[in-house]
Amino acid sequence: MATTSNTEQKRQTARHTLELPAGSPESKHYKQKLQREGSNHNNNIRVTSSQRKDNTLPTMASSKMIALAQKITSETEKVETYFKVNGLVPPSFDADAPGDFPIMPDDISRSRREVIHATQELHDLMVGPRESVRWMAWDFMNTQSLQLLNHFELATLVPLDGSITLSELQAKTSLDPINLARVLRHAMTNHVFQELKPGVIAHTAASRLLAEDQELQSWVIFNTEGVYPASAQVINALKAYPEATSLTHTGFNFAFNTVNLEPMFVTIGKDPKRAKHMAQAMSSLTGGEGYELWFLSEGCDMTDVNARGGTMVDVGGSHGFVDVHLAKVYNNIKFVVQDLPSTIESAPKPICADAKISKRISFQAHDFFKEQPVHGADVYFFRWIMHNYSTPYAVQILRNLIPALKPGARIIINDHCLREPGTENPWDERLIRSMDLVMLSLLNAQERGEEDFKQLFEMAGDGFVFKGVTRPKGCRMSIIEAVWKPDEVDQTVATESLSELTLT
Ligand SMILES: C[S@@+](CC[C@H](N)C(=O)[O-])C[C@H]1O[C@@H](n2cnc3c(N)ncnc32)[C@H](O)[C@@H]1O
Repeated sequence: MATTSNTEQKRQTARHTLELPAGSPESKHYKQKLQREGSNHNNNIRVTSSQRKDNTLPTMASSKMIALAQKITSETEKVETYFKVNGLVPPSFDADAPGDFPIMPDDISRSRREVIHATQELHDLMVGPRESVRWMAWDFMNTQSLQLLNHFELATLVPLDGSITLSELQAKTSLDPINLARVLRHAMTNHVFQELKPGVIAHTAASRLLAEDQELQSWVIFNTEGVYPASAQVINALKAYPEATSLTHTGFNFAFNTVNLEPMFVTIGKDPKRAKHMAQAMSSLTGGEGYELWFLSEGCDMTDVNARGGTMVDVGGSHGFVDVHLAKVYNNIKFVVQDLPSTIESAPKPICADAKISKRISFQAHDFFKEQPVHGADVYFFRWIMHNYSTPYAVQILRNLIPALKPGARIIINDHCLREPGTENPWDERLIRSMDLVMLSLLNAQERGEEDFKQLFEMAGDGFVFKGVTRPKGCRMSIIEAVWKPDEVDQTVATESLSELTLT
């Protein structure tokens, strides 16, 4: 209540800062009109000290906006200089511009991030709270135009060199002229395609990537045709099943008519095309900034496993691209990639052109909700798995390892690990929090913090000894590790306490 009355008080104060025409029946609208019309009428608008925090006149130096603008200039200059000094092609929207930023020294990467954060903040300040909220509610239209242009493969229909008229393009698609033009022109507001002159379409750097990068296309398909409809149904899922833990009561289930029938992975697994898109989407994400696999190999030392020619089981390992990477780093480790049958079947064969690598990687269909069939491995690895499950399921996945574990076996989880709100840099915070909502939409699942992971292992069984969390610098993901030490606990007691979980 106190908050409401404070808000009301502030609103009142704001209202009293305007000298409105006496007796005006439309004072609010008049006030807005005055604000829109600017200087001629501004004599009527008086900013009182109650609108200023510190009762002083605003100065250039104290203005948040100026400070942001100055930061943008100075940090952009550092990035620009780096590009010039190193003879690099500067960022642009041109079709032949590089699709990614180069790998840059830490200080220049930091400058780039500062510019990204400061421009976003300045943009939001300039747009203002009411307009921001108003148009935030339309953010999904970006998803829609991306969905449609990708689904109708418009990027591959526009020539990579040169241009095409709208009518020529229309002859190549099933879209009618109005819909074709409106989808393209919306996408252009995001620098996807450009209109060189009225009715003449050409690529930008972003649309060219959509034509050339198959994994990026799969990422767009998986998200715009899977996550997007699922997220629109979360409201219905939460109204019907507020506890939000079941794998068959999710937004995805509501969107694809599988409520109480099957989890998302089963639906996708039944359809080889969808399974392939999902695997490629995961691979695309893994190539994205802050998710690159070198962070994993640098942050997670497996020298000991390599020295004894040990085995790593990649549980839910998709097409095994993590294992290909690790097999290049460690020349002696053997890898078993486990996943659902359809994912295993759609994996490239051979998994790598280099026979020395591919011969150390084997594939096995395995459902991680059943007992682990590979006994005595050195490492059981879960990348992007635990965040797919609410606690009862995640605990069950860990418990299913127990019969296979040898003393000293390492259980390594590679996932986001949430930090205290507001302590991430803003770009990472936005992405990680968005991933958390994606997990809710698809699987009633969640991202977790360190304490949550610790508790998962504690609930899974007393033999799991939590080792902690490490996060390589510059990486969005963390490495969460436990070791199996059954000799340190009474297994009878530990196993007895395992029967309390129910999976719905
Ligand atoms: C989010 S993807 C992560 C893939 C891979 N670990 C990576 O890092 O990209 C989740 C994977 O779990 C697999 N999966 C889902 N349910 C499974 C189950 N019950 N048993 C085994 N794998 C499963 C999916 O097919 C998918 O490949």
